[in-house]
Amino acid sequence: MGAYTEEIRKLSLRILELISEGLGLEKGYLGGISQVQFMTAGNYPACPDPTLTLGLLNHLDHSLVTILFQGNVEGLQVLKDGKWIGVEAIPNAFVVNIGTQLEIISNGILKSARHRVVTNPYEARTTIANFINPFPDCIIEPSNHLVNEYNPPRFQPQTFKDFVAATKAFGKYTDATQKGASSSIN
Ligand SMILES: O=C(O)CCC(=O)C(=O)O
Ligand SMILES: [Fe+2]
Repeated sequence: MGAYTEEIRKLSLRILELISEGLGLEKGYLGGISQVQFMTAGNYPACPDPTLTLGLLNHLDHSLVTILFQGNVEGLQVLKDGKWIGVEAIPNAFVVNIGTQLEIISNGILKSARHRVVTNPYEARTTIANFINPFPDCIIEPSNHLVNEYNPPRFQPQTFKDFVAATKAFGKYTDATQKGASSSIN
């Protein structure tokens, strides 16, 4: 598990480095605010009638970036043009999700996709999600480099913890989902 955590951290930071460059920012820009690594394991038992329950309510990840290992049982769906679309479970592949903090920093150039998990009638599903987050007190706002008179800031500066508290990604269930271990990257 330690090696997996380390490798996923390196992969996440490399992806953020490339995204920084893609946005025209310094290579280390996003790496500098990638301060906390948070990992969760999801276990979704088979449900004979998937119309009765969801595996996970629809939400936006409030990370910078999320790397999800979803094994080979399908269940993840992403909202596009008002329709839920299944994300194919490709063996040994990761799903990379843009989190809301990256949407804010990029001033909306990058979009965080709303997603949910449906249950599978036949098979249980186990997933591992790795979130790269800022420190709770880090102020997240659109990068100065991406804001000008033609592109005014589309988001107000806010600490990460205030954003999380105000957003309630999982409605009344949010607090229960926030309990867990996280480790500092630097
Ligand atoms: O387990 C999954 O497929 C998705 C998990 C997820 O979206 C999350 O933990 O934020
Ligand atoms: Fe998620």
